[in-house]
Amino acid sequence: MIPTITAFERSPDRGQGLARDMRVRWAFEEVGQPYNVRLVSFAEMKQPAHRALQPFGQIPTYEEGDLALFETGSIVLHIAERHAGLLPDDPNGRARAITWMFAAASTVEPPILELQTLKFGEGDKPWFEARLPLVQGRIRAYLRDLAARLGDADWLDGAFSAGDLMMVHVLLRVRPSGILDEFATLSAYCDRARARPAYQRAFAAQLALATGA
Ligand SMILES: N[C@@H](CCC(=O)N[C@@H](CSCc1ccc([N+](=O)[O-])cc1)C(=O)NCC(=O)O)C(=O)O
Repeated sequence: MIPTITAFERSPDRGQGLARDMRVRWAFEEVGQPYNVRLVSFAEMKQPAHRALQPFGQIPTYEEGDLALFETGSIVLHIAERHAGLLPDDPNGRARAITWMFAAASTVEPPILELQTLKFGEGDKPWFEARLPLVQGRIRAYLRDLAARLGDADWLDGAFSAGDLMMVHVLLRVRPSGILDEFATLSAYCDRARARPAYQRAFAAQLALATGA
């Protein structure tokens, strides 16, 4: 059965691949699993029918038969557990790759989301000027640690994994701020990932939607 995911009918990122359906598209492409996409408007996302799939009224969701999932990390893990290509076979390597998925979503991503919230939602707030450097500093600290851990390796732990997929997509979210380019190791890491044919296919698919191709 071919799974169906949901994505923005009109992505606010205008096809830059920053919305989180990109992670799921990329995972499907890495394992060679065809998928369908159901586009939802902002209004539809907040309706009961969509909230039955995603209680917070967001995308993406994943449906396959009588299974419905939300949360990109969980969806990517679900795909990775059922197809080769995103998690190593050895149990310890698998556990470490999943650790990197959590590190991306639970450690590195939160301050990056804070920066987005500040910049795109709190520019007029009295705390903006004082808080911006604090949040930028927190992001830089995590990126410094991540760059040190990655060193001159291609991927975070041996072969490319779902941990790299999640981490790279988190890092690409902060690329427009310019902070990623302060870390040559991480910028090269993301470029390596973006050069992957699976990433390119996933990116082209979401871009086609944004440009109405
Ligand atoms: N933790 C959840 C978060 C899901 C989420 O944040 N979804 C966003 C889209 S991806 C986040 C996103 C949005 C826009 C851009 N952009 O660049 O324009 C990038 C990423 C959403 O539906 N937002 C609508 C809403 O909350 O009402 C997950 O990982 O699935």
